[in-house]
Order: sequence, then C-alpha cells, then structure tokens
Amino acid sequence: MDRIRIVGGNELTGTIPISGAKNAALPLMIASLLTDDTLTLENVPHLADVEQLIRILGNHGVDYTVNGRRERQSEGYSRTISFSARNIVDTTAPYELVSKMRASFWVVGPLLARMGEAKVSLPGGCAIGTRPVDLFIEGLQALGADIDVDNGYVVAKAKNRLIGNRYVFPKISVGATHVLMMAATLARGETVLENAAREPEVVNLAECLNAMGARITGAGTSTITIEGVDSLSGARHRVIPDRIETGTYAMAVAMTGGDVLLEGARADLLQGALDVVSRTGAEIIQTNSGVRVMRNGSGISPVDVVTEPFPGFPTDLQAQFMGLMTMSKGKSKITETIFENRFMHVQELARLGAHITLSGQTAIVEGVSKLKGAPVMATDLRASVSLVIAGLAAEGETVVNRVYHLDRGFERLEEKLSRCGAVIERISG
Ligand SMILES: CC(=O)N[C@H]1[C@@H](OP(=O)(O)OP(=O)(O)OC[C@H]2O[C@@H](n3ccc(=O)[nH]c3=O)[C@H](O)[C@@H]2O)O[C@H](CO)[C@@H](O)[C@@H]1O
Ligand SMILES: C=C(OP(=O)(O)O)C(=O)O
Repeated sequence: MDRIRIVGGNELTGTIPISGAKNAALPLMIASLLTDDTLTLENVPHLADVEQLIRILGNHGVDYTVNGRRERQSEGYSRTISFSARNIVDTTAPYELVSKMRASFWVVGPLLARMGEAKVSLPGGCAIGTRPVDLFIEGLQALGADIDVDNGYVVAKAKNRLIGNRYVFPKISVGATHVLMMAATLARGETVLENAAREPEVVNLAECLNAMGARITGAGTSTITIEGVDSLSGARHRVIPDRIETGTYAMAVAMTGGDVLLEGARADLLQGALDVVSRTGAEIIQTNSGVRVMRNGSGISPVDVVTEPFPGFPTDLQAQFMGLMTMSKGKSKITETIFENRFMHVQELARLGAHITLSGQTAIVEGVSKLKGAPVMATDLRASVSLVIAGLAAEGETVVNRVYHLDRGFERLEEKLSRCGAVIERISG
C-alpha cells in the first residue's frame, strides 16, 4: 500500500495547476447514459474515482476514448474523454462496482429515465456518515417510478416513462439533485425541484444537459425547472476547476506561508471558503490566470466555521481547515452540520501535536505554536489531505499511510506540491 512521506517546514512558492473537479466530472460522465450519441468531456481529472466510474459505465455498455484514443493515458493533468452509450447492454450496477464509490449509485436516474428500469446496489463512498438514499427513492417515486429495495439493491421501474412532477427535497442533497435533474430531462412534462442543491457542480451538469438538448432553468438556485424532452443528443462540455482542490491548496499556503498561483482556479466557485482563509491572515486575489494565495510570516488568526450547503463553507474543506487551525494563535470552533461522522482526522492530527476536543458536532481547536511530524493514517479522502497539509507545516518527518483515499480525489498531489518547494514523495508498496 502506497504511503506519502513529507519533511515539513518549507514555504510553498510557485504555481499549482488546478485540475477538473472530481465531483463535477462524475455526474457529467453519468449523464452520458442519457443519450445514444457521444458526450465529450474536457478537463476530466486523472483520479481513481474517474477510473472506477469508467469501469462501471463500461459494465452498462458505455464505450470511451481518451484524447481520441482507446487506451487510458496517465500523462498531463487533464484529459478529454468521449463517452458513447449507443447500446445499454445491462441496467444492473452490481455491488462489487458500486460499493467502492458513492457517486456510482447515481446511474440509477439516467438508466431509469432512458431504459425504464435500473437495478443498482446501495452505494459506498467515504465513511463519513450513514449516507442514506431515501431522497433519491422518494424523488424518483414522485416522478412515477416503482421502487423496491431488495437484497441490498434499489430496483426501480418506470415502464411507461417517468412523469414530471413537483418534488420538494426535505433536506438539501447534491447527489439526489443531480439524479432527479437527469431523470427529469427525459420525463413526460414539467418537473419542479424545490430546495435543490445550489452547488457549482449542479450548474455544470445542468449546462451540459442543456447542451445535449435538455430544457433546464434555475440550476444554481433552490428551484430547478425541467421541461422533459423525448431524447437527448451528444455534446461537448468542459468540467469546471476543482473548488475543493483549490481550497485545499489555499489552506496549505495559508499554513506554510509563501506565494502560490492556483492556475485555472475560479474564486467565484468557493468565495465563502476563500473569505474564511483570508480572515486567517492570507491574502487572496483572483488574477487572469487563476487564484493567487500569499501569506508572509505573520501568525494564523483563529476563525470559527460551520459547514453548510453551497454557498456556505463546504464540508469537503472542513478537515483541511481544521489542519490550518491547529497552528492558529488562539481557539477556533469548527462545526460539521452535513455528515455526522466527519471528524476522523481529529485523532490523527493529534499525533502531530494538535490540541482538539470534540463536543458533539463541534471541534474546539486550540492552536499550538508548532506541530511535530509523526506516522499518521488517512481515514477518508479529505481527512487524508488535511494530514498532508499539517505535515507540510510540521517539524520533521510525517508519513501518511493509506494513500489510496487521496488518490480518489487529488491528481498528482506530490508532484504539484514538490514543484512549489515541499519535500514530499510517494513510497510505493
Ligand atoms: C461525489 C460527490 O459529489 N460527493 C459530494 C456530495 O456527496 P452526496 O451527494 O453524497 O451528499 P449529499 O448532499 O447527498 O448529502 C447531504 C446530506 O444529506 C443526507 N442525505 C442524502 C441523500 C439522501 O437520500 N438522504 C440523506 O439523508 C446525507 O446523509 C448528508 O447528511 O455532496 C457532499 C455534500 O456537499 C460532499 O461532501 C461530497 O463530496
Ligand atoms: C465525500 C466525498 O466523496 P464521496 O461523496 O464520493 O464519498 C468527497 O469528495 O469529499
């Protein structure tokens, strides 16, 4: 199992190219199931989750080419991948494939809308909470689907096409918004989704679906209206830059000090989070080529945060922000409201000397003047990168074990950071 070894203490200076967003690329890839034409996606990151979804889509009969070729490539940061779901050969997504990744469950929407049936294993993904699928089931039922949950599978049928309806999400869900929006594109009549997720990834998906011939308005607001059409065509569409990767590196620079251009990043995709990082003492500016983050020797100011759906502070940056706060000049409160078990990084950060106490869904972080390197274990995707950030600022050597979590969501992390002066390497095996 690969590990990452870091020798902390260096400032970060240089340029980090920001990759296409994992959480935008995955639903966009799944949208290829909605058409028998070719969907070409630009700026797809090279990540374990993308590779896994290619396998899952392949099981349904989706063919693909990468930069115009059949084989997968590993060079370069972004790839153009064309997906062609001309013939759906199987409407079952088996446990062995779906259990590895939460987003793979989302195939349920397009398969049901296009084929009238889908049998999809209950999903896996980061172990950060119970993560039920009740909203997907309830929402698809509102569109007329018959749904049973049987032997760990969601079995959905809509023999006479889905029917548009109004559905009010009782709780905001990014994944259920993606799925109902995709399903409603091929439903008969109009669907109105209320209390929908407003995340940039939802907007990116809606724009792609509209380029494919869908009729969606309101994405990015809490009410999305979808006028169903008979079929969708192919399109060419670009994956937005990864706002979580952007925020992660911004927090790394805020912690180590230095001056880094996050090339290709868009501040508008995470303004709330960047404002928080500025309040800790970093300077952040949007330039023509990306987002520039600077911090000189001044101390890190403590800031309280509460995670919220977009445009609030993202839960996917909570662990990284906690890493930053471990070295602040005071006490900060970090409250997690999205997932009930997303504090597994706390005990690992403590190995580096962090002072954190938990009280329900709130972590109280007492900043310390220095962290000291130690062996630590990655427990989930964003928790792992919080340990990397802390390791970059800690004195001496930190070894992060179970790096496969990181590989799900951070493209060439060691390469990007070492080019900015960090001492970081992957130890294979
Ligand atoms: C691949 C991807 O894009 N993953 C992101 C997506 O996950 P994901 O789409 O799984 O997250 P949701 O927005 O659905 O989850 C939000 C909350 O709703 C709950 N819920 C969700 C569905 C449901 O049927 N019932 C229910 O109770 C969840 O348990 C959670 O407490 O949004 C999360 C919240 O921004 C991010 O942390 C994940 O990185
Ligand atoms: C939690 C995440 O991913 P997933 O929803 O796939 O588990 C994440 O991207 O931080």
